[in-house]
Amino acid sequence: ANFNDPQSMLSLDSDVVFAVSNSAELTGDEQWFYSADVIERSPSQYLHFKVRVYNQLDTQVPVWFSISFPAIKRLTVTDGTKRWVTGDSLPFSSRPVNAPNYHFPSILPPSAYTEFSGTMTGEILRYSFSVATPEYYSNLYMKTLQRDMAFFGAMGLLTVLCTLGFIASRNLVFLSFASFIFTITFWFFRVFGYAFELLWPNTPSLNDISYAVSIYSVLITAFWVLFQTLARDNHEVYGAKPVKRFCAILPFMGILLWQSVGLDSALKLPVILFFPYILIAALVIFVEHKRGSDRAKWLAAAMLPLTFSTLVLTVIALFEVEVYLEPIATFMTGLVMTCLFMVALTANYMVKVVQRERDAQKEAAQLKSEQTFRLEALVKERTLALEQTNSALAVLASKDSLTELPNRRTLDLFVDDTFDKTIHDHEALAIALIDLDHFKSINDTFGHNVGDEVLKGIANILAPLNNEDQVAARYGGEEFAIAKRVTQPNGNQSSEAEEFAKQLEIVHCAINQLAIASIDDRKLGACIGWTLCKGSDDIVEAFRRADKALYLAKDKGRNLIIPAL
Ligand SMILES: Nc1nc2c(ncn2[C@@H]2O[C@H](COP(=O)(O)OP(=O)(O)OP(=O)(O)O)[C@@H](O)[C@H]2O)c(=O)[nH]1
Repeated sequence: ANFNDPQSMLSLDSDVVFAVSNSAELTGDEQWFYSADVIERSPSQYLHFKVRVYNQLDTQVPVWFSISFPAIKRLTVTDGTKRWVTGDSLPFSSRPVNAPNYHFPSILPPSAYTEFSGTMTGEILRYSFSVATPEYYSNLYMKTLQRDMAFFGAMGLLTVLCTLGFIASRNLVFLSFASFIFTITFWFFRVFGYAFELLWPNTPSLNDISYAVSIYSVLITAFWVLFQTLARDNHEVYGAKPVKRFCAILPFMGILLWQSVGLDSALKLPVILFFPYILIAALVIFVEHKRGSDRAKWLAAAMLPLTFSTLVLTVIALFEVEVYLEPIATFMTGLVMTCLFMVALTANYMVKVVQRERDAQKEAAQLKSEQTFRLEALVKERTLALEQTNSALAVLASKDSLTELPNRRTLDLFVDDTFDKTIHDHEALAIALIDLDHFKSINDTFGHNVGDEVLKGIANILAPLNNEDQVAARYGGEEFAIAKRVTQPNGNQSSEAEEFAKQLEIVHCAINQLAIASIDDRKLGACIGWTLCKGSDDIVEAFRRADKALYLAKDKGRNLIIPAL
């Protein structure tokens, strides 16, 4: 190959020749081929290579001889003057140049050939030989580094978002997203060489383990995302049980394969399993869609870019197909798109949950206000009924049941009320006690019912006297009483007291004239004793006075009005 432009990279892939042997040393009998693909080789055998580069420039050029794709266990390279030994099984610090791929700093002498040769062992999935200046590669890595960091940043952010989503909602879908995005990001971190360089530069033994852990985790969390996204309450997702069992035994299958067949096969297993995963996912999504899952079609849409790019990557990696697509970039694009879809799904879900919660709160508040309204109405209704009952009871308690006149209690309250309010000197209470004459004989002669009728007749005379300032009540048995508030401006018997006396005469007259057929229109008589009780007087004493006057009337032959002033 001819080197003539320091600004670009010289690919050596079509010039390199290969041979396979069982030892690191060449015997000279080996057959050399222009393509390594045609040679049968096991990972433990040595793949030898050599290539000659002619520098067409008349100045010496410092270059890096480069072998890309770091899936090489052990690598020995020489440019004729220097010899390097490096590889994945050796510490990262033993690399001649601190960069993800293998670079060997050499100097191309002016107008001369330089032969690069060496051996490789390991799986060696893909490789590519080239020569360019260190500046060229450094610029290239700068761009790759920016791309990778943007990718890791985006994926890291998505992991954090999904984790926060889980903490906020306690919904396992978010946790499955977070685990899937995290494990796939870690897998990339490991595959791109950042893990060797930053996390365990001097512990190459971790490389295979970390690869195995990350790739198995990616597959298992991918299954988790599938089944968790489609999970519904009281509903078993199609195929969930066998897949769960399979995922539980998958790590043991890997260990078994590693111990029996070899590490390479154990590492290849999860990659191969992505094909059945895609088929299973398609089937489960289809069945769940038919069963009425509204998330199924969204999940299918979200998985499409990743599925396509995974297919491209695995087909290229396993079958070495020549496709005009940069596999890693394609996969990264697919992955980022899928994760974006997932975030959209997640956001959509969160909005729905929040909306549902808000609706529920609104409904609860409405229900509460309705209940409060109803309760208030009920309380009002009950209070009204209670007030009505109370006033009915108050009426009942204040009246005499037979005559419907105010009873003694009402009279007492009226008297107390009058005396509770300050009674001025010119104010007084007129009290009259009325007792029917020979009432017993009416009862005895005509019967108790007729006696009642007589009492009602008396009540009819007294009832119209009741007003704000006067109470005419049944005092007990055949006894009645009248109490009236009167004024007496000069301390003497006032005109109002005189009016009271006149009223008593009218009442007395009315009793005498009361004609009741059932007692054969027998004339009724009554004794009335009355008095005035001034503000400074004792009310009990006043009643006693009226009573005495009443008995005096009885003694004097009945049917008389006697004042006790
Ligand atoms: N029908 C009826 N009789 C009653 C009622 N309350 C009391 N009496 C009667 O009234 C009578 C009162 O009798 P007395 O106290 O001896 O009085 P009196 O017969 O009127 O005699 P004097 O008052 O001395 O003229 C008794 O026979 C009682 O049974 C009532 O509600 N209805």
